[in-house]
Amino acid sequence: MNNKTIGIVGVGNVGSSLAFSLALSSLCNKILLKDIREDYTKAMALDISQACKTTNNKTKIKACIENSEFKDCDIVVITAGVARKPNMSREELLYTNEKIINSIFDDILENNPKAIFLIVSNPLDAMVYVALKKTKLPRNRVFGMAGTLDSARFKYYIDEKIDFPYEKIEAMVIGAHSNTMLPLINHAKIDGKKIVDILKKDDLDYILDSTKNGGAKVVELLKTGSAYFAPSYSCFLLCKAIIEDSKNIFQVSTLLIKDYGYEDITLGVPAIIGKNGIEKIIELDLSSKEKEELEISAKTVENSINIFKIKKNNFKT
Ligand SMILES: NC(=O)C1=CN([C@@H]2O[C@H](COP(=O)(O)OP(=O)(O)OC[C@H]3O[C@@H](n4cnc5c(N)ncnc54)[C@H](O)[C@@H]3O)[C@@H](O)[C@H]2O)C=CC1
Ligand SMILES: O=C([O-])CC(=O)C(=O)O
Repeated sequence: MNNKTIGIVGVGNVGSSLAFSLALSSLCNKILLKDIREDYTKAMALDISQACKTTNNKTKIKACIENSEFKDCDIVVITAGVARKPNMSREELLYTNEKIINSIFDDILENNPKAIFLIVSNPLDAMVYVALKKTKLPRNRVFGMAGTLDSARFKYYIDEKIDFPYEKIEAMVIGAHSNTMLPLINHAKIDGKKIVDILKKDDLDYILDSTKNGGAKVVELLKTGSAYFAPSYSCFLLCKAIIEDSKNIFQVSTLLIKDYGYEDITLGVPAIIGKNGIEKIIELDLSSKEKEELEISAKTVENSINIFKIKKNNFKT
């Protein structure tokens, strides 16, 4: 096993499922857990540690009560915050989760000087922006998980509409992690063939609509919170890509600095992920219609970011 430490702040549904996947995979040597619910966090650490012993797995899982215990992480995944309930948008979590993200960095930044920070809390793109401004770290070390999840949902809904055996679906979602996200339907392929040439318009519309509302569908059924297995496994894959320096492509929410023609805004785009976090942002060749849709998506994030800028006037660079 390697000598890597992964910290998770927020050990609720997403955080604890991530800890469980990480522990059983032996991807890292140590997992540090931190949450305001202290006994709950201790319970998670115990339960997951005991799950490891069913397979003689050596991963150490520790509940950190003092800030000083949560230290020297290679990766910190932040899943702390409030999750939405039925009939809420992710944007409604903005004020509450912004305060939580800022206070977490007050507690953990100093003791984790080399960490790559993976943000999960919603509204995702705005929270990545908050984290970047708070930490003042370069964009390769602070980015957000959502596109991997949205792209998996896109593939799921494409699969629902295919009634022939196939080997591989390629499908990608970019833009904001909101209902203005942009599933790139014209780029999606089944066994190398474009789905727009295979499926009927009604099916394509269904796939687009279901993908954009993929998170809301789970919220509506769960009633008490939001999805966590697909989100946590998407985080797991990003951690794995960083630790193994895979240089594979994932869609992540990152700060755009002239990329795609945007400046100082966080949005989901494809990127190469490796040991330094984001190694390179990939510029896709988008049609003019896709660019228009990306602009609508960017406006959602811009509205959230502007609320902070007006409210606090503290994001001047
Ligand atoms: N980016 C994405 O694709 C996804 C984002 N999410 C978001 O992730 C967040 C977490 O979701 P769940 O795990 O389902 O929620 P949850 O409610 O199960 O867990 C949240 C945890 O954060 C903890 N917490 C709150 N304030 C804290 C603080 N200051 N320090 C440490 N811990 C704190 C809570 O005690 C709780 O254990 C939500 O904001 C949700 O919207 C969820 C799924 C996908
Ligand atoms: O829907 C939510 O609020 C949680 C989330 O971001 C997702 O599952 O995509």
